[in-house]
Amino acid sequence: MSKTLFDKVWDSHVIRKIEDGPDVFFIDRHFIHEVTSPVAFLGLKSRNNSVLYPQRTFATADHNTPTINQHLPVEDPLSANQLKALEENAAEWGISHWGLGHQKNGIVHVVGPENGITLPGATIVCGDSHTSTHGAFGAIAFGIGTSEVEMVLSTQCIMQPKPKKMRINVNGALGFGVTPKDVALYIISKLTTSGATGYFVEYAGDVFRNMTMEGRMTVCNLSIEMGARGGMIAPDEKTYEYIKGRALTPTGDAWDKAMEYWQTLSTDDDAVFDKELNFNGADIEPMITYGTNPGMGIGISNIIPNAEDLEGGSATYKKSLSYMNFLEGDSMIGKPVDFVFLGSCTNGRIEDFRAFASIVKGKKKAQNITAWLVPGSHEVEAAIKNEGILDIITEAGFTLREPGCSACLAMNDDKIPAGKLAVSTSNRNFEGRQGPGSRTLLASPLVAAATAVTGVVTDPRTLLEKAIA
Ligand SMILES: CC(C)[C@H](C(=O)O)[C@@H](O)C(=O)O
Ligand code: SF4
Repeated sequence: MSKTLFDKVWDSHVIRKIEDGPDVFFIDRHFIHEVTSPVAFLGLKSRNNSVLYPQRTFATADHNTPTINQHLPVEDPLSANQLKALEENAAEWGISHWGLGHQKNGIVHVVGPENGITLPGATIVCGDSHTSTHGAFGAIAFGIGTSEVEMVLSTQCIMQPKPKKMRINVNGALGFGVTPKDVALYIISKLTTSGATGYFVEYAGDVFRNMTMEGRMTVCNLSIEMGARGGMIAPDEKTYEYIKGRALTPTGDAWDKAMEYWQTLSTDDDAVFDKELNFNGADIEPMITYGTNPGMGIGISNIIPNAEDLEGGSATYKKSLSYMNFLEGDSMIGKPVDFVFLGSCTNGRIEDFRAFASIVKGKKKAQNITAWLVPGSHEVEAAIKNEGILDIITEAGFTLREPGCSACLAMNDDKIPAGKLAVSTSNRNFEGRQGPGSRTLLASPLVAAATAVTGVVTDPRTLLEKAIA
């Protein structure tokens, strides 16, 4: 029978089918971080269970970590406790732990792929919704709750009903200045934040084939923001090229054997999806959000839609605009901005810093902008230095912080103050997401860079054209 990529990976990991119930599903790789694992370990202990496969479990600290002075003790007591619990639990159970200051430390969804832990055809979970990122490699990867974290620790399995399957095809060429982030924000703006609820998405078409692995990770990362359980892209030469030679990637015969399997991982021609959507890459502009969910996005040259032009929910729509202090019909371009955040598991990779640098090179940071540039990991930080990007951004008046989730969510010291407007390359713009009362515009690293040098929301194409002319 014909199978989708998703079916192939899923079916090969089901170790027991429960009649009219969920599948018992084997997990190859389990990532843990300081927010959702401490309670799971407490549960494990209270039930006198142990960690079944410590070697399949990987711990990194990211959410509660400061992004300056990481060599000093963490001041916030709550954060310090979470970090300590992660370290102690990892030590107690023999789990590899990349804590604060460790050379391999960084955001869980950045360090997993960087170290060859994320592989095609694998099943990967973490107590974190953006685990969908790892689907970029042709893995089935999704976020789980704390009780499931405990279940995976003790059994390496979880019970899951098989989601429905959706394929999103984007073909055609992307326009100048249009990045993977824009493709994802465009799709979410079309589907809304619940448009893929109950589905696991496969992204297909030239636009994704032509993307780098970093770009594919950005897209898969945002799958969760349209309600999907996860998103994935079939592996290809780019995938193998990316993973080859990384710390935990198989080598020698194991690599050859793995390659044999990986090369079977694509959707059969006549396989059927529960839902299939098609978009044209040429229709996509650099995107920006104007509201308080990631689906409230528009092409940057557009105006904020009128409530009556949208289907349903006008009360919440108006509430959202009033929180943002915006009006229907407002243009996004030219809005004065206070903060620019480049980072997160969506856009904290080397390619994102290259894009940012391509715009700020030879210019100066605008006076009214506070910019937080936060690499997703020490590996990204090192590449920024080695490639000369640090020199470019320093020359333009920016500083580089140390790795972590930072201003993506208000769980550490990097909080956007109340009322302030931030252009952010992260993935969520909910009320207070970046700090109580903060206001967030989600956009690509190019839009963030253009805004950082002009001080107002700016279409990066205007600066890129000038740079090229
Ligand atoms: C803290 C964690 C559980 C959370 C998530 O699940 O996504 C965070 O990473 C986020 O981005 O909101
Ligand atoms: S960077 Fe943001 S989205 Fe990613 S794991 Fe951290 S808090 Fe969650």
